[in-house]
Amino acid sequence: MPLTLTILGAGAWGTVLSFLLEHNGHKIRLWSRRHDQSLAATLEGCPIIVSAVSIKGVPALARQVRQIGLAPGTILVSATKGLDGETTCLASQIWQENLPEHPVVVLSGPNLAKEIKAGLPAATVVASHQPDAAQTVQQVLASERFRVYTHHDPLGTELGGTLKNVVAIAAGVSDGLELGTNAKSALITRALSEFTRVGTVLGGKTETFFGLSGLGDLLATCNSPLSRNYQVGFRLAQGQSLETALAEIGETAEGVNTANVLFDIAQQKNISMPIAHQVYLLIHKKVTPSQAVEALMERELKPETPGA
Ligand SMILES: NC(=O)c1ccc[n+]([C@@H]2O[C@H](COP(=O)([O-])OP(=O)(O)OC[C@H]3O[C@@H](n4cnc5c(N)ncnc54)[C@H](O)[C@@H]3O)[C@@H](O)[C@H]2O)c1
Ligand SMILES: O=P(O)(O)OC[C@H](O)CO
Repeated sequence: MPLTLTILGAGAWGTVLSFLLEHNGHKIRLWSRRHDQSLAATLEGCPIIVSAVSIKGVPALARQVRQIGLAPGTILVSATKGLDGETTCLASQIWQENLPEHPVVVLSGPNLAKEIKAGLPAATVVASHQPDAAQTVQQVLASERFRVYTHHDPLGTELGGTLKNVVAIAAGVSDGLELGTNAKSALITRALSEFTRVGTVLGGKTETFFGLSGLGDLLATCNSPLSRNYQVGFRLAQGQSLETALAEIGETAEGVNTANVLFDIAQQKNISMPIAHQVYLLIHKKVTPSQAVEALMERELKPETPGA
């Protein structure tokens, strides 16, 4: 049955999600902070609200939506891949705190917006503690060009999509320095162990990090120049400053902020995150790209324990 749905955030991802939903026959109200639109009017009567704003916009927007109030049963879908700098919370946690009576569904997967916009096939995950809500979103969003899987681990699903952005910066550096396929393969594999380690401490399930929203998104983002986070790393390796790289990319690269928040989390919880640590040092100009590679290669020798 065709529905009227709201998408909050008219950036690259919000726009492509609206194409996918319109393709399925739904009517979309696309809200942007830049347009003179009433948020209350945009939300009214919509059974599903999709948030695709950058993490820095989520806390204030979630408070606004709480003040307006939603009809009982309205589902909130969070498509943001980031960690809040102030609270270290994921976007879905911020939404759930503000909308405790409403089902929250996480949407995450290997989903480069430009490929999906071009009509290329892709798959994603919708995860929630409320399986009915995840199934509803699956039915509404799935099509012959966008395959949607449900999942029961929203925290792990969202963490996979968030943590891989930091690794994508490192992968961009690896390609920018022309370190070759062996180096990038080692980087991606060790990074998967690293983010499984922090992800499980934060509450995600180990197996989730080996699925579409973990390994799947890691492979997509680390291997595509379409990824803004990969582009950040690639440009840093070519000698651009972070400020110039971000300005020229012009869209959100969540990995920069995530590297900062992860650094705090790793310190607080005493988790070893050597790759994320080098990304943190690099974006703070404490090491050069080559020094970051050297530091990773010269770490103390140890046995390999995949996934740990
Ligand atoms: N582009 C992709 O391929 C893709 C795919 C999956 C997930 N995501 C995630 O979706 C989110 C949005 O990414 P995007 O690609 O659309 O980025 P974008 O830079 O194109 O758009 C960002 C959106 O967030 C809004 N925004 C930014 N700061 C805000 C603030 N302070 N208050 C309110 N709104 C604010 C902007 O107005 C815009 O609508 C990110 O978390 C990203 O990781 C992106
Ligand atoms: O362009 P990026 O680096 O934000 O990546 C976009 C999506 O998260 C890929 O799944």
